[in-house]
Amino acid sequence: MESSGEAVSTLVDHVDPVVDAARAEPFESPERYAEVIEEIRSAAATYYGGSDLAMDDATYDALMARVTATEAAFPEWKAADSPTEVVAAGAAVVGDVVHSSPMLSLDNVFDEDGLRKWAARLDKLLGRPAGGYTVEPKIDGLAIAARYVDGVLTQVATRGDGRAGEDVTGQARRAAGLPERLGEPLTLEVRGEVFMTDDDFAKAQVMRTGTGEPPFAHPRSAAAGTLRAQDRTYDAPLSFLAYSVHGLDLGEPVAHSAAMAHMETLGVTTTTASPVGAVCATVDEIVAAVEVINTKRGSLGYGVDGAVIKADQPADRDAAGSSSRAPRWGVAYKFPADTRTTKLLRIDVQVGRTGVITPVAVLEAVQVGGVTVTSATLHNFGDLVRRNVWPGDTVFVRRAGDVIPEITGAKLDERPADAVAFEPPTHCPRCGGEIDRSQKRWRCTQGRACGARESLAYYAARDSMDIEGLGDKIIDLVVAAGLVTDPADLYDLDVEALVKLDRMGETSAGKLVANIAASTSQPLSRVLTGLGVRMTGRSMSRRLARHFGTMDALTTAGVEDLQQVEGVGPERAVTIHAELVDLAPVITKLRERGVNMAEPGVKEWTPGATEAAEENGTTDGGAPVLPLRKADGKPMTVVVTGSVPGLTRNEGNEAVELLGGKSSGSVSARTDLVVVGDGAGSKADKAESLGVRIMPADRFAELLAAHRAGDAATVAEILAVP
Ligand SMILES: NC(=O)c1ccc[n+]([C@@H]2O[C@H](COP(=O)([O-])OP(=O)(O)OC[C@H]3O[C@@H](n4cnc5c(N)ncnc54)[C@H](O)[C@@H]3O)[C@@H](O)[C@H]2O)c1
Ligand SMILES: [Zn+2]
Repeated sequence: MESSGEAVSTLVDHVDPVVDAARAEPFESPERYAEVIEEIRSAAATYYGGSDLAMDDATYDALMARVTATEAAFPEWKAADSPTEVVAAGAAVVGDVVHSSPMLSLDNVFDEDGLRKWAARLDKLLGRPAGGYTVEPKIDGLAIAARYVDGVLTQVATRGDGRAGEDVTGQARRAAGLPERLGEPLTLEVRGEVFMTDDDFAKAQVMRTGTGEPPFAHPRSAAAGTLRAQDRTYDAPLSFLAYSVHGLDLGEPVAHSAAMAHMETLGVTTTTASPVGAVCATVDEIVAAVEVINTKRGSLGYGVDGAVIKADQPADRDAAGSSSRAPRWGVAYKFPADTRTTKLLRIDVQVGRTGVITPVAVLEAVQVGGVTVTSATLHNFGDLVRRNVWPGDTVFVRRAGDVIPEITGAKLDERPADAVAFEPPTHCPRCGGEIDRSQKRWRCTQGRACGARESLAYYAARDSMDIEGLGDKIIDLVVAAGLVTDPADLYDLDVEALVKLDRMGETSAGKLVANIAASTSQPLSRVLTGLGVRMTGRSMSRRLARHFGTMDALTTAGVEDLQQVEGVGPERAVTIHAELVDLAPVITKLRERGVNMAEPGVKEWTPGATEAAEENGTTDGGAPVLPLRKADGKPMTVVVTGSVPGLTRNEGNEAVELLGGKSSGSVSARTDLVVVGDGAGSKADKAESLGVRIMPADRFAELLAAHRAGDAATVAEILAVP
């Protein structure tokens, strides 16, 4: 387990500062304050009352934070019916089932500091340390109260305005985890969250749009819409997790965690017993438990928008009490929202390696779940049409964990007047061929052959596997003859097959076969470049190869591990990961044909090696001593200018990285070394005038050779010369 301090600093980084009341700006005038209160109330009415959303949660929370900040700065402006004081922001919510006790909201914190302050305040209120806490996932659904009489489910109501809610007994009976009958004939009230899992949400979208209705913006609105539906022609599945129980008599007052454990034995699923629920004794333990929920958030299969921390002991709860809006013995630690709205700039059509044709959304950059997102999947063309998403629309973007973000729907009332519906392609945008539309996922009828020419040319290129003699004409011939559809097929070509092709003599065929065979010893970085992994180029391929050392290590690395490589953010990491999965069959074929899958001189990365390497000031998975490193272990910044004997320009940069340096194109005061070869121009002069160390290109070539040969003495000698 990571140390708690570190764990939470990752959370803090993700916080959108505007949602934290302590950091939010007050409004400039009482008029603006009053206006925003109205906006909040109307958004809350939509949010609690229907299957739609007026704004995303982050926007709502930011407005609410500013209202709170305004009320603190100008108490005289404060409205008597402020949304900060009441449940559901005081929105008029229908409902006539009166709750046995008010169903409250929760106060929010956004970082470790806020959490510690809350805990300190609770201790102060109690006059002693609290006797333990539960930490539970905050389920992003909607609150209900379910009454059991003699063990039979009799009535279910929504939270409503906290005092009374709407009767939703009919639909709620279908929620998994809320049994029709308890294991014992008890009379009690269970409260918890009704929600829709990610899988059920996908099913619900298909059912709903299939009946011609607009798609749900989010699983939460889908759950709300389904729960409150009167006469639906389809039945989307719902789930339930309980987070409190009232009227459970176990002889004496028991801890919240014990009461919930008992509910599990009666057949009710609970947040405390969920895989990420925890009982904690100290604030440090709470911090660690919150981090566990945050990291596992994406893999639970349902929406979790935070963690809820509660005093576990009934005596502590009684002593702390509640305000009109929220209890003082509990608090919500909010995570960054997993659904945001942004503008859909355009829709690109992508053709995958196997010929699958998909629409891809290009978005105005937006923070979702703490990560900047600029593109999202639209699944397939049928889905795109069904979801009624057009370029120019304001769309809901959802990111669940480490998966590629998706567009769940558009805000139709904000569609620009001049917007034009997206026209799906009539022909394959890559080869102009026919499209096979018989399945949901459209394909180019050329299949793998559609992209074969392009990917083979890329594989054979000088900066990739450098296969001389494999030019465009030959590629066209071998593809047309059906001999090659992916790079691995190249290694199966023989002279006999090649001479049958037009204009191919025995000698040139022999040479080509030899060149192809020679490429099997290229380093991993070249193989990666040749495979054309999306969102990576030559230098990123080198970085990946230097970090992981082998293809095995790279393909077993998770999305988090990939992010340890310089320049790999979450979005790129997800893409690289998905690409490697996509490429797995070709990689296996290449390996079977003897293609080298390791980077020379680099130790193989193993899970966990990243932290150790960071402590040593290197992130190269423990590579041997690298010549172009500074005293602190960081890479030297090196500029290569003019030609280095035996190397192309790209190979020069490649060599710098192989030697542990970072190659750069321009000389500045921060440059550590300039390699000067024939034809060097102004960069050499500039280096001289700045007093940057200069190394002649032939010395650099010797350094490279010595390093490759493992000749440490020569390396040291070359480096020692001033
Ligand atoms: N987008 C919008 O237009 C809009 C409008 C209104 C509200 N909202 C969202 O709703 C939030 C405020 O609403 P709120 O008061 O309903 O909810 P809240 O986020 O303040 O938290 C309280 C609720 O959390 C739920 N919960 C989930 N798991 C729980 C657990 N383990 N233990 C206890 N409670 C648990 C309960 O339903 C409880 O009522 C806002 O912060 C905003 O994000 C959005
Ligand atoms: Zn095609």
